[in-house]
Amino acid sequence: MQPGRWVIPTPDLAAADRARERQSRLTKPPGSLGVLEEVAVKLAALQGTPLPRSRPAAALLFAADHAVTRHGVSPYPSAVTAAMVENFLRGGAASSVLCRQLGVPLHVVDVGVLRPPARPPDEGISFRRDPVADEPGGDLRVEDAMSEATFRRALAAGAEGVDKLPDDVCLVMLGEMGIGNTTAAAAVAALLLERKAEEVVGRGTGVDNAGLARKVEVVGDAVRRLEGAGPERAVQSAGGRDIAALVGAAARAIERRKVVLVDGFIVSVAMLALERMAPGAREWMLFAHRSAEAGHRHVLEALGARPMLDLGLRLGEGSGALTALPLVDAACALHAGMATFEEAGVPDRGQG
Ligand SMILES: O=C(O)c1ccc[n+]([C@@H]2O[C@H](COP(=O)([O-])O)[C@@H](O)[C@H]2O)c1
Ligand SMILES: Cc1cc2nc[nH]c2cc1C
Repeated sequence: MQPGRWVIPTPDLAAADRARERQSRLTKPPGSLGVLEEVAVKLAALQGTPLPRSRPAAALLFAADHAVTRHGVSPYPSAVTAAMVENFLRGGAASSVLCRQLGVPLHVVDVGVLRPPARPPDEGISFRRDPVADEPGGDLRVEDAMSEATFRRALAAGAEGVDKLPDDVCLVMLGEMGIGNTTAAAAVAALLLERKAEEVVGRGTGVDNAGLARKVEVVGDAVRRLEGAGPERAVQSAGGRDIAALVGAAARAIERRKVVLVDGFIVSVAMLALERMAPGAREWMLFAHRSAEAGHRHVLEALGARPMLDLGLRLGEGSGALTALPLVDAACALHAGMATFEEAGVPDRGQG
């Protein structure tokens, strides 16, 4: 997959104007539904219709392990990644529960987990192990996280994840699972934002102070090794196959005019990398929440993003995006279903 060839569609400003005009006629003071109005107008521009929709939606999670865990950057062992993939497939993970509750299909793609799952998934959940999962991953502190060829195949694995969704899916929630990936994401963020390691490193799943200091050192070493890297090189050398797959998935979703509902810190770093590779991509993104992970605010700021929720979530696996989906549903339902002043016979402003 070739980043330089991605074509980012242009939002339809006329559809946005028509949606804005409809909002002004609905039975409420102008602007009183706040962000819900903005979401409806933005979706109208992206979908090219004054009556946008949030469904069918799908959750697409990419899972991979990270060699950088050898430096003690996570309190959990890498074996948790494979065990959590099993948990997704059996319906016991947070995102499995949210998908079930929301009537959203869950798709899990293994792009580098150390051990494949033993059993097939439960109903409503799909699993695929992409061949890129068998390619070697490097320790980003001292070597590239993946070769250039593996990077391209990880991008393609992400795109294929989107291509396997039903055509009518209009909203894709991207998520990830990978012990160690807050270190990888922090390294990519430090490179893209030209910030110090300590500004973008956070506690991830909950490292103690000593672990946090190790993360800062690891990310600092990676930044020194890779200083000046552009977005592609940053993801290839400091990210992981999960982060690269997220970039490829979002690029393909956007090419296919699907809206991307962005989860927490790791997904946002991948989206920042995509925006740097393909300017304008961020117009196709809705930002679900501000993660408790320390570096997220810098990444959101660089994307000019105002997330819908700030709930102290720091789980990943698409859980923040899934938590925000009912708000997007509400935005579309209100926009389409509310009566206008004229229809309801409610006097509008300035009508005596
Ligand atoms: O996305 C986030 O905001 C986020 C913040 C903290 C942790 N996570 C999740 O926790 C895992 C990585 O944490 P760590 O400490 O092993 O680097 C990975 O599976 C992520 O899904 C995710
Ligand atoms: C248990 C567990 C679940 C997760 N889900 C996403 N990242 C995770 C990390 C851990 C440790």
